[in-house]
Amino acid sequence: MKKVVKFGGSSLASAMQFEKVGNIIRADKSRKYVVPSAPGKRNDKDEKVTDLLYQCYDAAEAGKSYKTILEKIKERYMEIISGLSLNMSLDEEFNVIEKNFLEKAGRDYAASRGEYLNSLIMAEYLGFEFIDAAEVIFFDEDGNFEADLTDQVLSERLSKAETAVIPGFYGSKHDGTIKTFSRGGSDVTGSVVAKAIHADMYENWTDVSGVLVADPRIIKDPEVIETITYRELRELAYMGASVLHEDAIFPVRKEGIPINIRNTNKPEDKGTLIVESTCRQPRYTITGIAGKKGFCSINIEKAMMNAEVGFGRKVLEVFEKYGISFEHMPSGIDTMTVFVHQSEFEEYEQSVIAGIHRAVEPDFVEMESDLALVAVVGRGMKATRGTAGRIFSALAHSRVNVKMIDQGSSELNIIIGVRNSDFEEAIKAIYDIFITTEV
Ligand SMILES: Nc1ncnc2c1ncn2[C@@H]1O[C@H](COP(=O)(O)OP(=O)(O)O)[C@@H](O)[C@H]1O
Ligand SMILES: N[C@@H](CC(=O)OP(=O)(O)O)C(=O)O
Repeated sequence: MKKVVKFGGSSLASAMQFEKVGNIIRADKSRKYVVPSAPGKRNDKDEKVTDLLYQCYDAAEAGKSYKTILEKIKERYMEIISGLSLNMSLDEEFNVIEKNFLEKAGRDYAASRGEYLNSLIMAEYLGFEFIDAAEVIFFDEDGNFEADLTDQVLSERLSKAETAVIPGFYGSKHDGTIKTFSRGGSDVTGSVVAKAIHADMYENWTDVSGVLVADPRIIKDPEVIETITYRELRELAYMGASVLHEDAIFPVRKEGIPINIRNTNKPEDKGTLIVESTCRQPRYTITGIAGKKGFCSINIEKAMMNAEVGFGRKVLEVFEKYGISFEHMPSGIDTMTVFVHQSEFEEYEQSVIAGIHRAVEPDFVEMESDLALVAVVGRGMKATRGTAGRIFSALAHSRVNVKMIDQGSSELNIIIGVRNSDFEEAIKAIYDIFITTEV
């Protein structure tokens, strides 16, 4: 039995957290390969080391004083080392980092040092081998992750290591420069390592007891989802449930390796199991709710639009010309509505509208901004009648005005458009009707 265990920043924010992590790893001999993140926040007001590293690099690059920030970063690691009573020093490492900062090794290099240093400490603490991610995780010249090459090199390298610590978040390009995944990318490293060793399980340890039915910043103490499919999770992750990086799903899914989201502060909790498919009936009709604010809708009306071949394509081509991706596109007989990210759209608003007029000569174009999208996701919805009806009556009851509904053809999700200002209320209403009051 082989497990890959990834620990997020909050799980490694202090010496005390490291001790919890040590206990978790020692409690199960199959936890052989460890992927640490950089130290995260110790409390709400604290800063993540990754953010401090970005700040430090930006200051050094702009020729400003960066020493105070670098000292702050050093202190974070010193506190962990002394708290664990380890006999090691990172002084030499910090000299190299500072020198490279000044020689402009790059912003990604700077950010990656958070995981690099934390992994050196973790390897020392556990007595595991340290394997630098720069030697086993690769990106091409354009910065795209090279999955096949990485898999080949990583599996060969790990076959020679009984136990190992591999820093999360970064790898290298062929010229040796460091490249990171996007923020939260240690989840991706964990997944890639799990694939390479054909792990039986990828455990992703964080500060919540699994994937929650809704964002805990909106719903107090939401229920934990026991089992969720990759597809359901992808829908939720895309719509803002931020517990796992979106790209972390693909490598393990290909190999059929389940992911177990666990809580470092409550290791006795079973967490959430993420699987390809399951015959387990979900506890509730819906599996989860997620959403995002900051959308804009463009409603286009034209009599007999439905008979005009290529109408939709011509409209979408206008958005494409300005590099704007569309999120949803519900349509009626004489209307179609395109939902886009407000931040992407604002700059080109007038050009897009003019383009639509030229392309399809509509009768009417109307826009609305400050909208939010809420996704209600669940494999159980297909088999249950009246789900949409329950959602709308709950929203009406809470006086939330529904601007749009879009049911995906897979019947795995229902997307609802509401005003930004109604976003939290909408999520609460849906949570209440399906979770609090469902038995
Ligand atoms: N549906 C959800 N389920 C669980 N956590 C969620 C959800 N939506 C948002 N979150 C947030 O995601 C956080 C965990 O992700 P992250 O901060 O990346 O952790 P880590 O530092 O361990 O990688 C939780 O603390 C929680 O606030
Ligand atoms: N430290 C990086 C990568 C990462 O995955 O961190 P975490 O596991 O704390 O989300 C970041 O902050 O983006």
